[in-house]
Amino acid sequence: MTDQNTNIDAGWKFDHSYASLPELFYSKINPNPVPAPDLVILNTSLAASLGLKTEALKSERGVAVFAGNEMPAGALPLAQAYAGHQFAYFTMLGDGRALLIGEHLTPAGERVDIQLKGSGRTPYSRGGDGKASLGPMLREYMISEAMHGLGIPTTRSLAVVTTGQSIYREMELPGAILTRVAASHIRVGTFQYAAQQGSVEDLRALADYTWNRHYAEADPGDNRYLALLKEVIKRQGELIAKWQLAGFIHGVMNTDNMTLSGETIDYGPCAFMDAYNPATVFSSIDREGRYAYGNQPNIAAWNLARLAEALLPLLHEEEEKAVELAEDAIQGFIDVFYSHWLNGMRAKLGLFHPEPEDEGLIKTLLDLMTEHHADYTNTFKALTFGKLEDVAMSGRDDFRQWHGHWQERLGRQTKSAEDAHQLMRASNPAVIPRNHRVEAALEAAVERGDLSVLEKLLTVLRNPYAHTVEQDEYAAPAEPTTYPYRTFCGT
Ligand SMILES: Nc1ncnc2c1ncn2[C@@H]1O[C@H](COP(=O)(O)OP(=O)(O)OP(=O)(O)O)[C@@H](O)[C@H]1O
Ligand SMILES: [Mg+2]
Repeated sequence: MTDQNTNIDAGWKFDHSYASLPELFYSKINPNPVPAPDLVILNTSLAASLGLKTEALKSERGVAVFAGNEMPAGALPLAQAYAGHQFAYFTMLGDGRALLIGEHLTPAGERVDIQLKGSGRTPYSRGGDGKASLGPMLREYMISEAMHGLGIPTTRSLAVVTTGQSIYREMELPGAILTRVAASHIRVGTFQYAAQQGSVEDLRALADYTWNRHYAEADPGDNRYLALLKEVIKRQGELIAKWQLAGFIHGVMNTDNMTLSGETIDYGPCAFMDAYNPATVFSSIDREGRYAYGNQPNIAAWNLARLAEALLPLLHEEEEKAVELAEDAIQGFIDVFYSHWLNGMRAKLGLFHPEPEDEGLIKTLLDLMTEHHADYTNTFKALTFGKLEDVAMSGRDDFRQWHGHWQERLGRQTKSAEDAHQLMRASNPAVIPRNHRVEAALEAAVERGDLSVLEKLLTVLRNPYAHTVEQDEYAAPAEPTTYPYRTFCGT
């Protein structure tokens, strides 16, 4: 404790409303101390928006908090219980390698969860060691920050520290802890857990808590639990539309990885699609393509049906009526998703107002992209800047015909061509976290301790709609290889 900043207050304002829920929902436990915490990366802009002081966070005591070696006043570390359908099989889970240390109250008056991921064993660890390694934690940090830059609701990443301990997978890896910031960590699986393990009153307590925390501004109507289900459906419909529009593939959409807040969570095997193809899968364990790009909306609906099932006892006292209400609500998901997606696609094509032919126009373009293995992001970028030579199928008659129809459609708008261009610039990112760039940044950081590649990539990804010259360098997909890109669940 020689650091002169050790006593500076970082600005943490901890509270712990989650601990007001019945004890069934969590286990209070102390984090495992780690031998040699070292700060690898700190998200200074996020820290500022949380009202935290960078210098104090970087100090020895500040880093000790990120490592779980010291708890700020008001923190109450606990592991949250949850269940989940993993690849359609129901399992009891819970934070097996994470701890919610408390909820921080931001200067804007928001309440956010502060969670340490990779902080050691908990009562829910099953056979696992409770730990995480540097590569996957930095990967989560990068991709979640890229998602935020793209305007997609997500958990955020405040810091990554190494622990000074090795962890063992197929090889020895440096242990690390990610500090995650989330609107909450309540998952569809938390409700499944309540329905399976608790009484109706426990379930009601969780539903009331969730409503108050995330939907207090919404209209509860005469059935607050049905309203909760419908509000979650709305937020998830909008979220999944944003994933599809950005070409994001989550990779492990188990019900325990779907939040009630509508934020993206768990960046294990996720990746962004290069060439457009609805069948794209990156995760090495998703052999049947359950979580393929094109399946994500259906899977989200399936997961929400599991949420509805868990809520049945609260929806109506007569089961038959409850099922009817639930089914009716779930039916609404695809419509919510589709209208957000369609509006988003219109914006990507510079179209301000709907016309009946838009769906056909969009479908034809996507079909051409699939057929010609066109890069999803770069095709829209090329259309935005009128650089048709950059479109994979630019020489084809069917593409020229499509382009003619699109131009006619643009010409029928009352808005100017410049307005349409501006809309497209704001809707089509210049860069996404390309898999080869992410890998290169991780290799430099983990193998060589060089964070500069990652920092530079993050700068580019944080403002994807800026369309700077610098971003061009990051736009290219990887050269084709014999082996497809594969992701693995975070270790
Ligand atoms: N090394 C580990 N030790 C103990 N439990 C683990 C370990 N890795 C994963 N788990 C647990 O297995 C379950 C499924 O893991 P999954 O990869 O979905 O989550 P995660 O990436 O650890 O966390 P999160 O969903 O919070 O981002 C979770 O309950 C998780 O806590
Ligand atoms: Mg998970």
